[in-house]
Amino acid sequence: MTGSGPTSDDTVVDVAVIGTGSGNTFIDDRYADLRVAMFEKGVFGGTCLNVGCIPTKMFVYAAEVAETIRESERYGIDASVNKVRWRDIVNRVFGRIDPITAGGEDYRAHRSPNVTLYRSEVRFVGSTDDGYHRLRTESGDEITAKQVVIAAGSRPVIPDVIARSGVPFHTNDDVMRLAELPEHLIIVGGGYIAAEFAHVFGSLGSEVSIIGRSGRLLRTQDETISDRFTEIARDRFDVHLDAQVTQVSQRDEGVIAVSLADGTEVTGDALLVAAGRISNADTLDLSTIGVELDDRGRVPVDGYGRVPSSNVWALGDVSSDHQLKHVANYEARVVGANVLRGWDADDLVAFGDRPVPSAVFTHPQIASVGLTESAAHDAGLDITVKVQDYGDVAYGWAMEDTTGLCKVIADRRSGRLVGVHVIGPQAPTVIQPAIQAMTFGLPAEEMARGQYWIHPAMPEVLENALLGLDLPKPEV
Ligand SMILES: Cc1cc2nc3c(=O)[nH]c(=O)nc-3n(C[C@H](O)[C@H](O)[C@H](O)COP(=O)(O)OP(=O)(O)OC[C@H]3O[C@@H](n4cnc5c(N)ncnc54)[C@H](O)[C@@H]3O)c2cc1C
Ligand SMILES: NC(=O)c1ccc[n+]([C@@H]2O[C@H](COP(=O)([O-])OP(=O)(O)OC[C@H]3O[C@@H](n4cnc5c(N)ncnc54)[C@H](O)[C@@H]3O)[C@@H](O)[C@H]2O)c1
Repeated sequence: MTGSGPTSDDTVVDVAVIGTGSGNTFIDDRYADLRVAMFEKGVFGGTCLNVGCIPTKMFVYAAEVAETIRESERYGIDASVNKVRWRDIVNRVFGRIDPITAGGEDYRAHRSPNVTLYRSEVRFVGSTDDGYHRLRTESGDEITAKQVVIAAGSRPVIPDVIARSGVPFHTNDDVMRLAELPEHLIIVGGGYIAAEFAHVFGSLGSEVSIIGRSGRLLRTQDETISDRFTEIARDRFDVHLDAQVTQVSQRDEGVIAVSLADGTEVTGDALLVAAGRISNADTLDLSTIGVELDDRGRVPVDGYGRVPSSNVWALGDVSSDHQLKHVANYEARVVGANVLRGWDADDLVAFGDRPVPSAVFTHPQIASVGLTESAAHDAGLDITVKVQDYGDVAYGWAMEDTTGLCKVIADRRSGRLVGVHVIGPQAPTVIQPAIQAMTFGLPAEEMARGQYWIHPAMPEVLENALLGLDLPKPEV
């Protein structure tokens, strides 16, 4: 694309980027000759850096340390957690993150000559006759852009019964900056965020109650994993499943009471809502440029990141099937390359259909890629399945592990993996070779026998699971 170059008119730009999460990652030297407007209504850097992946995992690490100490007795070491200095943990996390955020913002605001950063909410207000798109910020700026990249992310869903109650609640946006560790945290939701924060707060000393709407925690995981995690969580936390919240109220001395349809009342001193996240697409007035949202309220995109309105693109949580940072960053790389090629170019880069892995950093850790067993059956595949316990391999013995497992699912016809699901220590690391094999089409048997597996490392659980599949075996 040819740039308009720096002009005196800041309000006409080549590219407008809405959102500075993954939206901030692709404006680099390739864009140096293009005039760019960037909009951020919240904290610069978006969800992952400020209120998502990064701080949660820093808290998770502290929680892991506490758990390791608590579990040390079975290895012949007597130790105990004497005190958790919550304020120090918060300060360690945000003492690291806040300067990165400030540095990133400063770079865009003061050290990127072709970029103008607007610290305000922006919306579409239609298009011009010559095909440019018009944007208006809450603070009153009007910008006209040749191309627009929507990277506006998602926000927490707040169930009506909680929103209407007037009772104070937290989300991932603020729960990591609480002044004090709650005595008893009630979590509404049974997915990723619930599982991770239950581990964090539980390990650091809070009582935790989890209230989930469905019958299993982490219900989108493979059934074996979800069942195992639900069992483990029930041992550790106060878990209410198939639960419907009917009322939320606050009593004297800060006691919050959550009533469930079956008559149960759950009380605590803090309430965390972790009931899913919804695309911010509905806040952008996309109808003014003729774009209807899809049936899940997301910005519709094709396989190249194009929104059905000329020269508008989208990436990340606002439009993606997956609310994951590695997906948002990858989509940003694709869209970043395509914007430069131009909307109608015949050499656009496609997102493609690489398998999408994910991990839940709870305790034990969980990682998965590809189809669940039931989805593989539903897809009509003829599959072979093997579940290998961590306790079957040497490193699992070393850890005295009793709950970890690795489940591999392969297509008998092609001999390729179609799904891998792991629960146990280091699960997100253990699974990575399987992600690579699935991405590059390596057959399961070749993967198992065609390479050395370091002995006695944890990935031997994956090696053994692969060898247990009912597939023709190589001789050696
Ligand atoms: C608690 C938590 C933990 C997570 N942990 C992980 C993890 O471990 N691994 C993982 O892969 N994923 C994780 N995720 C998901 C990951 O954070 C998201 O998938 C990713 O950050 C999405 O990036 P994005 O750029 O699409 O959106 P965001 O990072 O949310 O960026 C969108 C930005 O747009 C801004 N914006 C929105 N509308 C407007 C507007 N109209 N005008 C101006 N600005 C606007 C927002 O303020 C925001 O800063 C986690 C999420 C949460 C909530
Ligand atoms: N490690 C990671 O990669 C990571 C971590 C956190 C979040 N995320 C991303 O963020 C997304 C959002 O996380 P999340 O945990 O909020 O959503 P989620 O979709 O994972 O889970 C939401 C859960 O809340 C339950 N729920 C919904 N409404 C409810 C209600 N009224 N009462 C009780 N339960 C209710 C649902 O049944 C579901 O179990 C995730 O899907 C994931 O993509 C990723």
